[in-house]
Amino acid sequence: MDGRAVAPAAGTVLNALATGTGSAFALDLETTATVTLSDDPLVNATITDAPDADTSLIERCVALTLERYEPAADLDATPLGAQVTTGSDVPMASGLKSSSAAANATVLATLDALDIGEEVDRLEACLVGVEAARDAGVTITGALDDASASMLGGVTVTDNTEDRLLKREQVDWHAAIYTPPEQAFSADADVDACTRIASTAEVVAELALDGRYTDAMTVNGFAFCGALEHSPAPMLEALPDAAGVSLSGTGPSYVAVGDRPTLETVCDRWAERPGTTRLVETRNDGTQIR
Ligand SMILES: Nc1ncnc2c1ncn2[C@@H]1O[C@H](COP(=O)(O)OP(=O)(O)OP(=O)(O)O)[C@@H](O)[C@H]1O
Ligand SMILES: O=C(O)C1=C[C@@H](O)[C@@H](O)[C@H](O)C1
Repeated sequence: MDGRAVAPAAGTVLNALATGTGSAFALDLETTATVTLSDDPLVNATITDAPDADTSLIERCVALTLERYEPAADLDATPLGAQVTTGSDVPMASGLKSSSAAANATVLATLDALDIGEEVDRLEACLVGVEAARDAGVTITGALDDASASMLGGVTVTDNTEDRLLKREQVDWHAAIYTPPEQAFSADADVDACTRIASTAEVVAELALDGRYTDAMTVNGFAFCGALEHSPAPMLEALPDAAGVSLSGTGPSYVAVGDRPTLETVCDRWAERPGTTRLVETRNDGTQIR
């Protein structure tokens, strides 16, 4: 009756706030969820190292997963509730899809606790997390772009309006990440400003669907820095050396991709700024039961 799963963070190719079409890729920063089922009819949640953070997303993930899948599980006793605990390397509300990683890890850990983790289709499990994120009010579009990249690995392109996966491809990039020392919750983003750049977002979507992800992310970055009032200066510090660079999600993080020596130079420039700089690889394996 115990389950455990690990989900990666993600970076942005196209922010879906302008048109509903989005694109993201998995990054090697992880969130772990452990779930212990119980006969106590409550879901108790703990976020390690963030005792004041909002636990409604992971509570809803456990509740929805139990509601949908418990009837298919072959357990001796019917669990009524659970204890869920997450621990994470992904900074919260920083544009690196902490919410998608927490949701995916929690849904798969709950399925693992029900002992049906390998039987449920990964995209179906991902959609449970998207539904929970909508219910918890932590997303604007449902963020299937971020959630699918974290669940399936690689880069994905999605239509978040219809919850459809349009494309998935494996990528092997290195990624430099700069995270300024503030938070930006997706639910607080200026959606009206984003919809004003819809025609630019359509061009970014065409580039991404054509496999030109790095060009797509750079165009996305300049457009969304404008709409969401984040500085384009960290992007200019990464160019022209990086293959692509963007504001990630609703910020404040920036992610650049390319080869490792080039990105080491980008990290050296970003390290002059306040905040945290990381150099990681992309991930093609997505969320795993472990
Ligand atoms: N480790 C975690 N454990 C449990 N819940 C988490 C965790 N990390 C994030 N969350 C939930 O996600 C919310 C933050 O979601 P938000 O979409 O603003 O951040 P993000 O996913 O990091 O940002 P972005 O979508 O721009 O990448 C938190 O308030 C919390 O409810
Ligand atoms: O809340 C949302 O719907 C989103 C938030 C950001 O991560 C975006 O990058 C994503 O495309 C959509």
